[in-house]
Amino acid sequence: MATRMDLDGQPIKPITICMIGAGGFIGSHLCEKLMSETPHKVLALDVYNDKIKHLLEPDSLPWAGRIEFHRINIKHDSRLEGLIKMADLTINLAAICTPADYNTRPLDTIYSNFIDALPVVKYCSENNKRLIHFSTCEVYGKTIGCFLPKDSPLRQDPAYYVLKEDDSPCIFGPIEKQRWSYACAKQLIERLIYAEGAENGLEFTIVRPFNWIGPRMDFIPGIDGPSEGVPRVLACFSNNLLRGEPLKLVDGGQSQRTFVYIKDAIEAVLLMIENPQRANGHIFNVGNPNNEVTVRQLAEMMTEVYSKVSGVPALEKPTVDVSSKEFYGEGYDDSDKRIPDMTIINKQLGWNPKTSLWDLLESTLTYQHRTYAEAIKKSMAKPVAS
Ligand SMILES: NC(=O)c1ccc[n+]([C@@H]2O[C@H](COP(=O)([O-])OP(=O)(O)OC[C@H]3O[C@@H](n4cnc5c(N)ncnc54)[C@H](O)[C@@H]3O)[C@@H](O)[C@H]2O)c1
Ligand SMILES: O=C(O)[C@H]1O[C@H](OP(=O)(O)OP(=O)(O)OC[C@H]2O[C@@H](n3ccc(=O)[nH]c3=O)[C@H](O)[C@@H]2O)[C@H](O)[C@@H](O)[C@@H]1O
Repeated sequence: MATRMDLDGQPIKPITICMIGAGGFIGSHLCEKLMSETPHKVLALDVYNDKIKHLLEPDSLPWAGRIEFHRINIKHDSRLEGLIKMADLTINLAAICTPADYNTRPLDTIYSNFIDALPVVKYCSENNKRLIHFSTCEVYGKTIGCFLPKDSPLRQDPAYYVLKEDDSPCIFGPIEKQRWSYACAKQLIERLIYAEGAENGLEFTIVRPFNWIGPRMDFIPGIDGPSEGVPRVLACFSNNLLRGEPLKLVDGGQSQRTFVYIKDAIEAVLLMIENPQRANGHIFNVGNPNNEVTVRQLAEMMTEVYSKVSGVPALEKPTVDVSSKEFYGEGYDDSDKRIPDMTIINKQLGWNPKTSLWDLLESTLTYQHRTYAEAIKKSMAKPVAS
């Protein structure tokens, strides 16, 4: 492998990374990238490893010896500090991060996103280890613009909706809207990490992902996850399409999101890993401002793309409306619009996303069809036990 250079033309030294939550969606793509394109070593910590099995076995893989899986629940495992000490950099991805859990399991959500992350921050700070912590765009909550009258022309002014790391406020709903338990826990851990940097010199980078999507995201209910489970929207809609059911639009599907392809986003994380001088002390939005749609438009586009890649004609009525109370239960609330400002990541790391929404859906839905269509067919053919 040729020596890799950083953005300032300096050779990059191979490092050891302690990656917590390495077995999840983002972790699996990050491990794949680090193994195939860099000389770095990964200590991969998670309670599951199904999504990185292909990187761990067989022993003859070209990167064997550079990735080591440790089955660890960070809630209670004394090996955590030792593993952080062995590494040069810790990346913390571990979290409960599916909205269906925020209002139905708020305690688990708060513990997972705040309390369980505390020892990780502490061990990094005490042992002078660099930390890249995964937060979320949900820390912005709602836009200022959504409080303006519906017909206000200011709603069209980007100053009222574009989300800026060093400028935008964090606007959450009331406490009884438990949807915000996740965002609030993430905000507090961000503030703690920032304070560790200010008072104790912790070298940190905070990542705020804006709806990263792609293969291996979450699970398909009843196939590789619980039948009653509710994953994030990509997997919900994929599940509906694979089963030939209408896609469920929560409260009319009017909320807006910007989606970025996981492979583009991983490039940004690699730049942070390999350019510490440019990434330390920063909070980065990572998203694709050009890929904005309403959830209804996403459903329509996914229906069209799925029909193209699977050859299965779309339903005559491809969507159905459902209330948030029916879909998520009491205490749900939503972010209205999420457009990331890209100034800081552009300036520090020169990163820009490349993949259009259509292209990323085409490759992702091709993967979903190839991975799940047969299993779904089989499960639907099974007689229901009486
Ligand atoms: N995917 C996105 O677009 C997105 C957006 C915003 C924020 N994030 C943040 O990025 C991080 C990773 O997200 P993801 O999409 O890969 O989620 P994911 O659920 O696929 O991955 C999280 C992983 O952490 C592991 N984990 C959770 N608790 C653990 C514990 N106590 N001990 C050990 N492992 C544990 C899980 O088993 C899982 O494999 C999360 O912090 C999430 O909040 C993701
Ligand atoms: O990905 C992110 O950047 C962050 O946002 C997500 O939150 P959200 O975008 O609200 O979650 P999704 O499940 O992806 O839902 C997106 C939208 O689709 C809607 N939806 C979801 C599922 C469905 O079947 N139908 C439907 O209309 C939701 O109500 C919401 O408005 C999650 O909180 C986190 O994974 C993450 O921190």
